Amino acid sequence: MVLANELAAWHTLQRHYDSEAKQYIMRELFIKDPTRFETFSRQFKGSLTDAEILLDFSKNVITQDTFATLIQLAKEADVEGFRDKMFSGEHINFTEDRAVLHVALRNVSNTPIYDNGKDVMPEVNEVLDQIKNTANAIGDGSWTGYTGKPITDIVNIGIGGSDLGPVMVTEALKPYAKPNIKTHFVSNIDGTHLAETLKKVNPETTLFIIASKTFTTQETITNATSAKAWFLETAKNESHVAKHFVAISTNSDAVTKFGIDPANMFRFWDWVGGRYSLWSAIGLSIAIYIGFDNYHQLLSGAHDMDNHFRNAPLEQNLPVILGVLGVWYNNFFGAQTHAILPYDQYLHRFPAYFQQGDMESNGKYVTREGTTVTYQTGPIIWGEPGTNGQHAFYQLLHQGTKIVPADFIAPIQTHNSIGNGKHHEILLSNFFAQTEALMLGKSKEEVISELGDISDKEHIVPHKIFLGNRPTNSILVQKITPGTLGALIAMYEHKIFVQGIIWNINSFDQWGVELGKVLAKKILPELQNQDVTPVSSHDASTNGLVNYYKAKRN
Ligand SMILES: O=P(O)(O)OC[C@H]1O[C@H](O)[C@H](O)[C@@H](O)[C@@H]1O
Repeated sequence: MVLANELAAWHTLQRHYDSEAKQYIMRELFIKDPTRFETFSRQFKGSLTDAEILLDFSKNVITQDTFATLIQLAKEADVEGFRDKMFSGEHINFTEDRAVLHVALRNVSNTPIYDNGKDVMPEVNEVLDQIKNTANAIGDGSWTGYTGKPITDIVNIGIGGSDLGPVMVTEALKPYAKPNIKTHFVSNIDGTHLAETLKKVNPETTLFIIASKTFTTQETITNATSAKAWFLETAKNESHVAKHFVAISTNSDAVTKFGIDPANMFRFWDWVGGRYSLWSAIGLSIAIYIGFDNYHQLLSGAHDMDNHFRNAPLEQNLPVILGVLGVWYNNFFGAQTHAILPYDQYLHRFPAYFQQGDMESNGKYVTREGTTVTYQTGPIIWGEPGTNGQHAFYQLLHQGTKIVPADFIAPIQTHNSIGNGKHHEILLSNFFAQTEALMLGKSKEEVISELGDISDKEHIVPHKIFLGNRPTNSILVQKITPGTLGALIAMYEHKIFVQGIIWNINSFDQWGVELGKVLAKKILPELQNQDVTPVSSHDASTNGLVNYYKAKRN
C-alpha cells in the first residue's frame, strides 16, 4: 500500500484545491446550482428498525468534481477491499493479530462470520441469550439480592470503552428506561466517583457489573475491589457476592481470581476492540436499563447501517461520504479539529463517546508499513449539545481564525414536546439557522445596510462581518429511537474506518495509551513510600512535582 499522498486522486485533489477549490465560495455555489441540496444529500432508511437519516452535505466547500475525486480517493485507497476484509474476519488489526468483528455482535441476520475459520455467531448468540436472561430476570424482579429484594440499581464499573458506550447510550435512550431500575457508572480512579455513587445505593438491592475486556485495568480493578469491600461491610458473607457482582471480560482467569463466580461472567472476544464493545456484553447495563427488546433494536439499527456500508455504492454511502469530506478538510484545508454538535439533550455524551471512538482509532502517525506519515491523520473531536454550545464557543466557529468542520445532528420528532412543541421548534430553528449562518456569513454591505447611518459607527463595521464559507454537515434523524441510535453510531464507526484506510494506518490498536500507564506504575511506589528522602529517578520537573506533593501531603 502506498501512502495516501502518493495516490493519483490525492494529487488530483491537491491540484484542484490549489487551482480553484480553496477559492470556492459556498454562497455562490448555491446561487449557481439551485439543485445543490438534491445533489449533495442522501437518505438512509433501515429495513429492520424505524431508523431514518438524512445527510445533507451541500454546505461543504465542494463541487461535483471535488466530490467525484474524493470518492475516487476512497476507491484508490481500497476502502471497499479493506471493508470486505473486515467483514470476512481477516486480521486487519495486524499489530495485535486480531480480526475486527464488532459487526458480528449486531449481525442479527445471523449469517456466518468467521474468525480463524470458525463461525463466531453461535458464541455471539449464546452470550446474547445470557444478556437477555439477565436483563429479563432483573427487569421482572426475579433476580433478587441476598436479602430476597429485587435489584433496583445497577453500578457499571469500567473505563474507556467499557464505560463510555453504556454511559452515552443509556443517556440517549432515557425515554425507554424501565421505571424500576436506575443505572450508575463509575470509571474514574478518583475515589470521589465511587464514593459519591455508593452514597446513592443500597447493598441489598444493587448489582455491580465489572466491565473490563482485559480485567487488568488498574482503575476498574481498584474500584471493583473497593466496591466489593463496601458491599461486604453490610452483607458480611462472601457467598452473597454471587448475587451482586457480575463480570464482563475476555479474561476468565482474572475474573475467577477476583472472586466472581464464572457462572456470572459474560464473555467476549479479542476481536472486539474496547471502543467498539458496547455491542458486546459490555452493553449489559444498556439491556437492563431499556429492556432486551429495545437493546435488540439498537443492534438491529447498527446492522442495517453495516449492510448499507457493505452494499451501497461509495457515492451513496453515508460513512464513506462523511469520511472523505473529513479528509478534504483535514488534509487540504488544514483543519485540526472536527466538531460533533447534537441538537438533542439526550445525545449529550455523543461527542465524548466519539472522542475515544475516533481519536483512539486514528490518532496515529505510523503507517501500516511502519513508516511515518507525511500528512495529517485523525482530527481532534469535540463538541457539546446545541443550543448550549452556541452560547459558549460558537463565536470561534463563526469569526475565529480556525476552520472547524462540524456535524449538526437533530431529531425531527422530540420525545418531549412540552409547551405544545414550542421548545423543539426553537431548538430546530437554531439548528437550521446555525449552519445557514456559518455558510452564508454576513458581508460588509449587509452590515452597513443594517446599521443605517454609520457615520459614528464605522469603526465597528469590521467586527460585525462574518466571512462565512464554514463547512457543515446536517444530519436529521426521525427520532432518537434505539434503532436510529444504533444506525447513527455505526455510521460514525464506519466513517472512522474509511478515514483510517485512506490514511493507511491501523485504526484498531491503541499502543499510545500504554506509556503513561507504565510510568504511573513506577511512580505509585514512590508515593506509597513514606520516606521523606526526595525522589531523583525522573526528569527535574517530575522529581520536583513528586517531591512537592510528598512534602505537602501531610
Ligand atoms: O476494558 P478494559 O480492558 O478495562 O479497557 C479499558 C480501556 O483501557 C485502555 O485505556 C484502552 O486504551 C481502551 O481502549 C479501553 O477501552
